[in-house]
Amino acid sequence: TGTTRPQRLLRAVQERATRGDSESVIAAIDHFCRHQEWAMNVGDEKGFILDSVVSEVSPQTALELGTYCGYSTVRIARLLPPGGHLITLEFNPNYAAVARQVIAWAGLEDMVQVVEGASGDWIPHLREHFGIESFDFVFLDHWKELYLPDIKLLEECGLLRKGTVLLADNVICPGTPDYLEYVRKSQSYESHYFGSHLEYTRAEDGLEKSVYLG
Ligand SMILES: O=C(NCCO)c1cc(-c2ccc(F)cc2)cc(O)c1O
Ligand SMILES: [Mg+2]
Repeated sequence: TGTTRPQRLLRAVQERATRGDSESVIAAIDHFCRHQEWAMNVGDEKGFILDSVVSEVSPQTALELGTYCGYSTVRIARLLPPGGHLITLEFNPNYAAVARQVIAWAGLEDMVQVVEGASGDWIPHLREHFGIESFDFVFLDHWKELYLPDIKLLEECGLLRKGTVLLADNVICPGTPDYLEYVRKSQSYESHYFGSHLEYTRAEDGLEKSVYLG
């Protein structure tokens, strides 16, 4: 028994970061993952690419699939424009519980809604439940085999609009081959690959940015 890795990551945030200072929360998690225990956050190198895409889109409505401990949630939420809001879906209740506390420590709880449950169950209900018309930005970082079914579901539910930007983590490692083939071949997407490395390692990985064309 004892603590879980997400709980140890949260303790590192509470011991090393300043409440309300999102930069110090990000730095504390990166320090923990480099010097204590590897964890599957998007990390600092891919996180820099995430930051640049979020800043470019400046989304009023953003969706994250796969919260884990809230590291990328904090990276995205800290860059939202005034009035911007981020919904993040997490299947694992233990991850969600830690993420809520990490997000609160960063002082970003007013811009973020952590929703527990399966993405496939929740996506059809986001409009009615949260009054969302469509998303300006979607970050995919959950189970890799769900990337493709979930964007098809987002399309079917009318939650993507002309210009919606999708950004997908781990398209090389662990890899999302069916998703990559789909967005790169489909006439409905304009895709670009950002080469990088698996968080906190030298292994190859990258992010795929895909703009929905309608
Ligand atoms: O499964 C992942 N996410 C959804 C669950 O919350 C995930 C896994 C890995 C990873 C793990 C084990 C390894 F050996 C290599 C990569 C990395 C990531 O960035 C991820 O997002
Ligand atoms: Mg990932």
